[in-house]
Amino acid sequence: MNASTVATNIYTKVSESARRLHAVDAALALTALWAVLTAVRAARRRLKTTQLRGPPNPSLLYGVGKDVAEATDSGALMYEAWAEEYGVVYQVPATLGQTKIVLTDPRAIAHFYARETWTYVLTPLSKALFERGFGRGLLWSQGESHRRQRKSLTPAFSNAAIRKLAPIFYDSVYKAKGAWDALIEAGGNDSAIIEVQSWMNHISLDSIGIAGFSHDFGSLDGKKTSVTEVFDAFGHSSSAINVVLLLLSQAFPFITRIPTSRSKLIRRLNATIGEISAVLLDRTRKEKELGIADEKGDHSIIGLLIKGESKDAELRLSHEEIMAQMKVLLLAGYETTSVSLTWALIELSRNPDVQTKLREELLLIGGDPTYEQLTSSLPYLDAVVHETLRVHPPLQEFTRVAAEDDVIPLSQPVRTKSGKVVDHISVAKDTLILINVACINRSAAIWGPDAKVWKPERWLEEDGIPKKAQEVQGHRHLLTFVDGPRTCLGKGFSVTEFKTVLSVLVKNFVFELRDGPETKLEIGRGILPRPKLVGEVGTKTPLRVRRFEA
Ligand code: HEM
Repeated sequence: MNASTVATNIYTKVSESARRLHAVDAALALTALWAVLTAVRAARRRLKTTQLRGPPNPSLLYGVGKDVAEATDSGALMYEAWAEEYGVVYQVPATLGQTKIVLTDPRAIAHFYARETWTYVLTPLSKALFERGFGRGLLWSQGESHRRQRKSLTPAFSNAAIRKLAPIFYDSVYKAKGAWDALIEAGGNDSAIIEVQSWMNHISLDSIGIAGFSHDFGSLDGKKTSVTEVFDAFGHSSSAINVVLLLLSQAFPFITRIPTSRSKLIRRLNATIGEISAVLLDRTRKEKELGIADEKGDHSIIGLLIKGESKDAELRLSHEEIMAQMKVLLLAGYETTSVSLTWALIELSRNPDVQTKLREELLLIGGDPTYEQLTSSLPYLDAVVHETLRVHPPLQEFTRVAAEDDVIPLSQPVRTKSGKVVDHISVAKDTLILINVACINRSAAIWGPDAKVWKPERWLEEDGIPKKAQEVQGHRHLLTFVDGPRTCLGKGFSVTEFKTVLSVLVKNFVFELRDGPETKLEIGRGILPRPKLVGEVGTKTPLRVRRFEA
């Protein structure tokens, strides 16, 4: 090796070390900057946000998040007990020293929802999860983009549109009825044990497939679909390790990028939805161009969306946009409706008198109720449906972050940490706000002493809905569909489906808990909390189903 090679080598090594040092220095500088910015933001938040009282921190790592998640359905009771102790708004410790402000006051909640998607927006974690799993559709968007997307979808959810979709719900539930009749027949008795939850999944999936985008998933005919696999896989994320990862990703959203078996399933879901949407897009645009009569054409939600699009190329929906909205419909509409139907069958089994009274109301109508009768001529059915939605809201908790400073008014004063009594609170930009829907829907302070009891009669009694509950804004004073710009677009759709399915099932079958009144239930997991019989694997809800003979 000559002197010049040695000199070159030394030079290369020195400059490599210098580059490495530069990289390390840059990383250290960035980390320090991040730490300073985080500390400044936290200090600003503390200074500008009313310091509220609240429970002590059980864990530096998770705050109260892990305890609430592990308590499943009883999480709502924890929030209610804290409201009794600390007032209608209070703060709870969250992941890695963060704090969330919990709202349980109807006025504060109404103020919050009026500003959803603008002042109160998705947390970086929710946004990342929605985008990765389900695309840049309605659930992911906020502000102006949300308003634009929602405006384009709204006509497809009008009463007239849903009226046309009602026969689809009847088709689905009659398929289930036929299969149940066969099961009972095969057993040679007048009854059979039927795992109703999976049937409610099938009804709900096939209905949203056909009504949402003219695709028959065929799950009621026994077909396996990648959609249900993905949803089940999401559900199994509630193992201890996944709860921990989910809680930690609230502070570090990059954790959601770690590849898992679920990312593979999401790719499959995307492929399936991609194929379905390509067919739908092609067929519906052709129908539109050929001017095929409206009565014969596609009435599905996405079909109407495509037909309503402008000829202007810039305003035409891209394949990606169509796919994103289809996935939104699946995510928003499939499991929610299925869980609600399952709870209704459980509550009717627990309350045979209510079941009999409901059946009597349905039998008085004669044949199957029309859309108009479902909407306004069956008050007891309406009460059963809304009581189920009140006591068992499928979506239980929402966290949002303030995108700007705000002042939230209260309907009753609270005492702050410093002992001051205030009738409004200040929240600084970046403050986390939490609303637990189940807590509000079942709060004794709002719904009275029997708030936890499933009692459809309350919807029919003159003073069944207490004054405080009437202050809650939202569909029928419930937060089940939340409120404001993001209020469930599909509530008319889902209530109609709920009523159609229940009307056929209750008219034709009698439901009983499998092991009699002592049957024990607990909460299992799909993507959402789901009821299950204690001891069953997965979220199984077997009920005894008897044919009803008049
Ligand atoms: C019992 C059944 C249902 C319940 C309890 C329910 C509840 C909700 C809730 C709480 C939201 C707000 C989500 C958020 O803020 O992140 C929502 C949004 C939404 N739901 Fe539902 N939903 C149900 C059924 C359906 C069905 C069947 C469909 C469609 C056919 C649907 C379509 C939507 C859509 C499109 C949104 C997004 C609205 C927006 O962001 O503007 N939902 N739903």
